Amino acid sequence: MARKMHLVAYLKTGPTAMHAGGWRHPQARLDDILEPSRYVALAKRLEEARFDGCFFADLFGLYDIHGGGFDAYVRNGGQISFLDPMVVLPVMAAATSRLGLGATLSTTLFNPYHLARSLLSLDVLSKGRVAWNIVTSATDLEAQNFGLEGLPEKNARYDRADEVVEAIMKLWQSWDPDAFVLDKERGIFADPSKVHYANYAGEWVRTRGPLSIPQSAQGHPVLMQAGASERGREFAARWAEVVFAAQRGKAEMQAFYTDLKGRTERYGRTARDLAILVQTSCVIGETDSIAEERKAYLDSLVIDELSLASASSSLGVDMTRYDGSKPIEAAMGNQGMQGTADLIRQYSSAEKVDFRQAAKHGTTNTLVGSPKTVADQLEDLFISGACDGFILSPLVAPASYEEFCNSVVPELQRRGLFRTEYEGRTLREHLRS
Ligand SMILES: Cc1cc2nc3c(=O)[nH]c(=O)nc-3n(C[C@H](O)[C@H](O)[C@H](O)COP(=O)(O)O)c2cc1C
Repeated sequence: MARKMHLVAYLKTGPTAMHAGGWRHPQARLDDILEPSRYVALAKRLEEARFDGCFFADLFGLYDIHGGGFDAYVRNGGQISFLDPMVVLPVMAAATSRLGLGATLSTTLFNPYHLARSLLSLDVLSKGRVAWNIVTSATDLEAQNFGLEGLPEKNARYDRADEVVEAIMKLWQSWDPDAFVLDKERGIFADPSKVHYANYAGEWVRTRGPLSIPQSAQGHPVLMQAGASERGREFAARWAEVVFAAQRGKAEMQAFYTDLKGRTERYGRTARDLAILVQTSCVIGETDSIAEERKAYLDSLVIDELSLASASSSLGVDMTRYDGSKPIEAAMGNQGMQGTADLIRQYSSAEKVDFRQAAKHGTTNTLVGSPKTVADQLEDLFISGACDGFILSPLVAPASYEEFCNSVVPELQRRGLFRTEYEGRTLREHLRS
């Protein structure tokens, strides 16, 4: 059977996503961002297009790094989570039956027992369709919302994350799949010999268990991750079933792909256990030139201050004060996302502009063209060892999803590159088919 690509949609509980001005576009809907109907309609449309799943990117706070406050971010419409995705996802689950549903939750800030409990509950209720986007968190402001002075050192965060996931995996196996007996006549509800303590004791994490929740249709939620640092890649190689990659050019994507897949073996896994999906945005038009015009119009809506504020947020560096005299990593310290730093650097060397100018440009891979042109580019990346599929990040929400589902998905299906029907029921089955 020919290899099929995987498609996952990047969502926010708000109007904005990857474009610093996309919310100003006439097709951007702002009236329903706090309405369940927005998220239900999106989920249904993505399921109709046979997407593997969708997930909410998230932040546990309001970015106030740029210029030392949240003014630039709030005034200009930065990426803000206006609702807790864990409250929105069940609504989407109830309206769909196949689409994968992901939440971003932090191993640094959240208690492992609580994480295990809420994620597995949703996985059971959705019949095995949940993904956990595991983050270690990248800002002090979030740490301060949870009573810490700042983030622990980056490698230590990943060490803790390993323990959190080890503990959670044990909690998720508290009940054997055949533990329920439900025999009214004999008066046996469940078999206690098939329920187990976790008894996990690590350096940072301790939890006893058992969790009072049985395994789900897919056993437990799918693990997803987006860290790009050396330690982040090791973590991904050990645990991740989906990696959200942010690399710019084909050569960089191929290098990342080969590197990460090559790391899986030492954790007793194979390259096939991990799907690497590249962040991609599209501007689509009936012809290439119409698409170019649309892109130009969209870019005319960019709010420069927000472009730079978004970079400040992702890097954990106030870019109003960064003069480029030291490497960005030195300015990032404990904060920030390596993937964003890599992307900006890749743009800076490709376009021969300095880091600050590159940061202003934004960090999204954007494909522009007719559905055929966009499909050609996706196909090329997919067949040339650059990725296993894509994380579609909207520039204008929800119009970007709508256009992609209406025009590019059928083109990919015609080429035999993407499923026309779901073969399985659970998210893990979608990812393995
Ligand atoms: C493309 C991309 C998307 C990410 N999305 C989120 C997110 O929504 N929420 C979050 O807390 N962290 C997010 N992260 C941060 C990573 O999960 C990770 O915690 C961070 O990048 C630090 O690890 P690293 O230095 O290994 O990259 C994202 C990172 C990348 C590269």
